[in-house]
Amino acid sequence: MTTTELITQIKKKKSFLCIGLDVDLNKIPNHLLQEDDPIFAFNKAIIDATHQLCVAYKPNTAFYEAYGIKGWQALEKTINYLNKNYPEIYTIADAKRGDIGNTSTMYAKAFLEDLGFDSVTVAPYMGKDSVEPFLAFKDKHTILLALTSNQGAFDFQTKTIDGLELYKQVLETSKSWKNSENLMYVVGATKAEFLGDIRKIIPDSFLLVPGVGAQGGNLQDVCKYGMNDTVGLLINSSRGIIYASTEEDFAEAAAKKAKELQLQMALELS
Ligand SMILES: O=c1ccn([C@@H]2O[C@H](COP(=O)(O)O)[C@@H](O)[C@H]2O)c(=O)[nH]1
Repeated sequence: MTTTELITQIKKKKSFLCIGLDVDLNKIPNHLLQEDDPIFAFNKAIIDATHQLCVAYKPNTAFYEAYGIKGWQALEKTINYLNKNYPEIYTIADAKRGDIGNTSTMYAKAFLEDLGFDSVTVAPYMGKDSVEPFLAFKDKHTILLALTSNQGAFDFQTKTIDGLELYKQVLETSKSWKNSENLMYVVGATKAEFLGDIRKIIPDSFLLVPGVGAQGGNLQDVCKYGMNDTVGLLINSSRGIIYASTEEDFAEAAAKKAKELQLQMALELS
């Protein structure tokens, strides 16, 4: 999906919500454990109940890899289901990959070509040659970790090296990489106060912003400092939506939570 198509969906749905599909078999309703593929059954119900309220879904691949071949099959069924039934939805493989060039090429093929995601998250710390293989895919996005939502972000990302914080160096340097128009960046909702500085370096780029909901990030603060002329934000919530109920009404409860966030987003867009 192109950035222009994503912006069209945001305007149409009055939503820049991304729902995280982080499926933990210990947290899903008991009755689903009788299904052949409980992970896919859970995702399908959540997607069917929430697709009108969001513009993107983000499965974090850790939650699938943890279940071996069955988990990977559930991930494949989920992305196929989305691409077939809801092609207007933007899809993010939150895989946080990145390696030497030839290995990155294989990671990029796995997520962007074989599985058919619109985008994949990538760690920047192996540098240009580890990221450019992802950027080579037309109409796909590489979402580079810039300033993450966790406390550990302060261990390295905010440290100053040669007069500039590391996360700012990631933003500045990556702008010069080949096909950098295919870049988006991860900035945690818990780091909203940094968004003003971030927007000075990358005024036009889309940001994937996790950390609203379970991690306590504030949607209004993110919008205040991070929104640009074309919105430029995809705000993610995973646990806060998908585990709203552990009973038979789990999908309805998820839709209710998603609707609450969508209404706040509609206000920000008005
Ligand atoms: O800085 C980051 C980067 C990625 N994530 C991921 O986003 C979701 C957040 O889940 P919640 O349940 O809404 O907290 C999860 O997949 C993280 O691995 C992040 O939180 N922060």
